[in-house]
This record gives sequence, C-alpha cells and structure tokens, in this order.
Amino acid sequence: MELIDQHRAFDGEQRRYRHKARSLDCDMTFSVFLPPKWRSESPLLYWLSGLTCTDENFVQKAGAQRAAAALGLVLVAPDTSPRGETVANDEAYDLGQGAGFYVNATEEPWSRHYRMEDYIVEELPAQLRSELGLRGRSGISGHSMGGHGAISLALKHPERYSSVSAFAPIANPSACPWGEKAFSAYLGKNRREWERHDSAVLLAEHKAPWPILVDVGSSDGFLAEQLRPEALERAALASGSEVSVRRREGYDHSYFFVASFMDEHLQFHADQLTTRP
Ligand SMILES: N[C@@H](CCC(=O)N[C@@H](CS)C(=O)NCC(=O)O)C(=O)O
Repeated sequence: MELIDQHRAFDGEQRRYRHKARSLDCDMTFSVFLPPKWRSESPLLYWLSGLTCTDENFVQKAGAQRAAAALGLVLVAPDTSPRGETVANDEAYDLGQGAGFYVNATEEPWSRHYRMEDYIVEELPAQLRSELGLRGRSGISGHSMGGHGAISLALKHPERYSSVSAFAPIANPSACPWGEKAFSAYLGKNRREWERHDSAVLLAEHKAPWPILVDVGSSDGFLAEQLRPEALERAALASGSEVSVRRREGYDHSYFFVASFMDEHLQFHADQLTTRP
C-alpha cells in the first residue's frame, strides 16, 4: 500500500493510504491515526462514515485525534464504497459510490465491486496486520449509514469486535426509505434477505455479547423516518441486550453533533477494549 498523506497530530500521526482492494476490485483510500507510542497490540477503533462521505470527513470533522492519542487508540477510517470510473454508480446521493451500506451486493450492476462487508471485516484488518503489524483488539463505531454498518457488522461477526457504538445509526434499514432503496438495489427484492443485515432485526433475535452505546440528536431531521432508534430499543428488550440510546437535546445529524460526544465514545471503547476478557 502507498502512503499518500501524513501529518503529525497530538504527538501521533494522521496518515492516509491508497491500496488495491481485492474484495472490491478497485483502488481504495483509507485513513489511520496512530497514537503516540503505538505498538502492534494497540487497540483499534474502526469508524464507518455515512452517506456522501469518504474517509476524510471523520478525520477532519470529528475531532477524535486528541482523545485517541491520550487513550492510545488507533483510529481506522475506511471509505464508504468502492470507487472509480469503472465502478457502478447512481446520480442519487444515497445509492452507489458514497453509499455502499456495508453489505456484499448480490445484484447487477453492483455485485462485482460492492462487497463492503468483506472489505471492512476481512480485507482491511488483514492489510493493517500485514503492512503495519497492527493486531490489537478491535472496536467499531460509525455515523448514520456507518452506524448501521457498525452495529450490524458487529452483530454478524461478534468474534471480530470487542466494543460497539454508533451515532445516529440507521437502526432498522429494512423498514426505512434509505435502507429500502439501497437493499433492494444491492440485495434484491427479498425482504428476508434484507433482515440479515438489519441491526434491529439481528438484535431482536440474538443477545448482543457486549453493551452497545448509541447517541442520537433530538433535532436530527432524519430521526423519525430514517433512523428509528426506538426499533433498536425494542429489539434490545426482546433479546435482553444492553443497549443505551441517549437522546441529545437540540443536536442535529451533522458532525457538530458527532464531535460533541466523540470523547465519550472513545472512552467507552477504550474501557471495553482494555478491560473486557
Ligand atoms: N446530503 C444529504 C444528506 C447526507 C448526510 O447528511 N450525510 C451525512 C451522513 S448520513 C454526513 O456525514 N455528511 C458529510 C458531512 O457532514 O461531512 C442530503 O442532502 O440530505
């Protein structure tokens, strides 16, 4: 992989890499923050971003580096979809490039490149292990579409992740307009298939092995129609899972909201990653 950008930050390093992603069959960029004195065992936090984002929105807007440096957390920020002129796309902001929804697509024209679940869960961790020697325990978090990605991927691959949180997640994508549109394009018309990637459905069926921390803003314009955090709370009750959904008065969907509570999420992950068996 090729180092394409590097900045000192809080005595650590904010780096950006480009590499050939086998699972996505295209070149990808991702960002990684290495805290001071990082080691191969340092814990990692994967951050999955939302619609329209690249790896850079989080790096530039979330203000996560100061606390990550203090806590010794490596931050990994992947892009939100495969990229490139030969990669299928759509004019809408909520489908195609910038909107991979963290699933492996089965439908044309998406199935060749849109394999974000394999990329996030398998290929990127293997790349970080082989190229940077990073093999610490991993947590996962994200925003909006990335909050859906974080919770659903962790529930699908519980052996891979030791801590999970989300900001304004699309909690029940098989029952909201963003999710219905993306899942019908990527996964086809069978709603049963959609439910295999739906955090609320997965959580209702299986008790989560870790507590899940969620923040949502009460003034988020997407809250009632697209995010539906109450579905996650109902699911947690049904399975006996520990899910804390905190409603933050007056906050909206933006990275101003994310940045406001980032330190609390990083502390939560650091606690889980360093103290849980
Ligand atoms: N642009 C879309 C909304 C997209 C949006 O809000 N994206 C969020 C994630 S779902 C985001 O993080 N945008 C990039 C940013 O704020 O830096 C719209 O017009 O409704």
